[in-house]
Amino acid sequence: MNSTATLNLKDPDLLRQAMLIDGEWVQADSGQTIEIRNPATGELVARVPNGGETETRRAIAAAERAMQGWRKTLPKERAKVLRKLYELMLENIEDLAVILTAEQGKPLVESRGEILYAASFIEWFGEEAKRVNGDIIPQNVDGRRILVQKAPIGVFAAITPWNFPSAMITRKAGPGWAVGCAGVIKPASQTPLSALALAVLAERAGLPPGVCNVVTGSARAIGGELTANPVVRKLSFTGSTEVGSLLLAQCAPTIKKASMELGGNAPFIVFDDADIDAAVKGAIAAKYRNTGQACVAANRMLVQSGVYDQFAKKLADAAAALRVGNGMDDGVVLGPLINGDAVQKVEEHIADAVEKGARIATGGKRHPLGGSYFEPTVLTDVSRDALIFNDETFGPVAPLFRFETEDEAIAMANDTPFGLAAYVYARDVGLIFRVVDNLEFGMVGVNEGMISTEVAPFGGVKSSGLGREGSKYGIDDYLEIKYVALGGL
Ligand SMILES: NC(=O)C1=CN([C@@H]2O[C@H](COP(=O)(O)OP(=O)(O)OC[C@H]3O[C@@H](n4cnc5c(N)ncnc54)[C@H](OP(=O)(O)O)[C@@H]3O)[C@@H](O)[C@H]2O)C=CC1
Ligand SMILES: O=C(O)CCCC(=O)O
Repeated sequence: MNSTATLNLKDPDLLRQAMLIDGEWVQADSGQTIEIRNPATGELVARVPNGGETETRRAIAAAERAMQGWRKTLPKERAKVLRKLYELMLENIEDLAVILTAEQGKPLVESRGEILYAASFIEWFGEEAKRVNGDIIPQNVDGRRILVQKAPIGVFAAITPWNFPSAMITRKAGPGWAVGCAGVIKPASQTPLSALALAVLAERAGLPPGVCNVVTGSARAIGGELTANPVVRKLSFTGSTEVGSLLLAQCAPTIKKASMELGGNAPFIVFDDADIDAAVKGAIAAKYRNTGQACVAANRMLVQSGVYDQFAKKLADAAAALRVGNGMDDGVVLGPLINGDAVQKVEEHIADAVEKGARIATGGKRHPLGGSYFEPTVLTDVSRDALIFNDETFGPVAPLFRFETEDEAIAMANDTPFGLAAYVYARDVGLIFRVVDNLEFGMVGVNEGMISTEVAPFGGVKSSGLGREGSKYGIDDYLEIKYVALGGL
């Protein structure tokens, strides 16, 4: 099928409009497609197959077959293939970034950053492939040794969101491929092109047919099969808590291992003794990266009363200076929101906060560029019963809440069912440790607004999910432990 896009790619072959199943690039059985539109312009970028249950079943069967050979390869051979994939991602970074910006809207500079981040998981887990060690436990009876071996869990499924269309795939598939699993990837319907481009490179890197399958189309049909099919032994999902909890329930009858990286409601706490300029810089990164569309995005700025006014003024000035526009244009740092629904949610949160007494320090409305562009916004004096305190906005709005004491800050921060990321700005080391110990979150940035890296365990507690991705911990979910009692010695 010819491309409908006018993307200026060095390698146009990376823009695929077909699914990869068992090493074949195919269309949906029905012949139907879904349109991929650029959120910055509304232009049609491409059409991908509208696949469903039967295509997913074939992809799972292909992964099961392919895994038989792949799991037997030496770890260093798998590491070599992943290293090659990492290198190919870097060689093709410009094209991958253009594809990502075209379907997702984030500025090119952020897309390049995401490709580097995505590639880092492939590099990291390729290296970890060689370090999947077992244990020998001292005998409990004479003449026996207890061995602990680790084996690939089986076919994995990865269901990924539109906000990080490349990195969320490699953070899941990287460890799976590294330990010898094969998988089926279902990218978000708004952003399948990055997944398909990655699959092209995975083939070129030498991943055998069937080890990497990508099925695009109906979430319900594909997700239904991925969760019901007993061959799939592991599901890794990133997305909304609502869908995550549904998928967990769907996994229950076949007792699948599941990792869930779900919603957040991150507090960003600024204490009186903090370096305010550093806190503002951190807040800009933690709040406005990807136009606020990240599960680790700062959602509630909790500011101690002694520095409240100063922080509010500096943050509003810095936010107002962020250039909004088409992510393809030089100098743009804030792209459009993903779609009209996202804009509506942002508007609802602002209207509700204002109705409950908040003041708009900057922004507060749709950007003059139109479409799904929104002004970077800072709200002050926001009430704790505002919607925005309880629900992640997923947009470029920083609401400021005032607190007096350390205990009050901790209580406010923890007053949410979510527990993904939290941020703390302070200088007093004693206070920092006390606060970190008391925060019910899986990740805490202390004097850091950007905490994501392949070497650290990413994940949350409470309604933010299950399991950890990245780092040495991220490989465990793709492994089963087998204990062998070796007697007769
Ligand atoms: N934790 C995070 O990183 C993310 C959180 N969110 C939060 O969720 C809100 C809604 O975003 P949204 O994109 O709708 O997130 P979803 O949770 O709906 O989508 C995430 C992924 O799940 C898939 N999916 C959706 N429904 C099902 C289903 N019934 N069975 C199987 N897969 C399914 C989607 O496919 P498809 O695209 O085809 O619908 C997509 O691939 C955001 O505003 C934000 O608050 C969103 C994205 C990421
Ligand atoms: O927001 C998300 O859903 C993905 C996490 C982004 C990150 O790894 O920083």
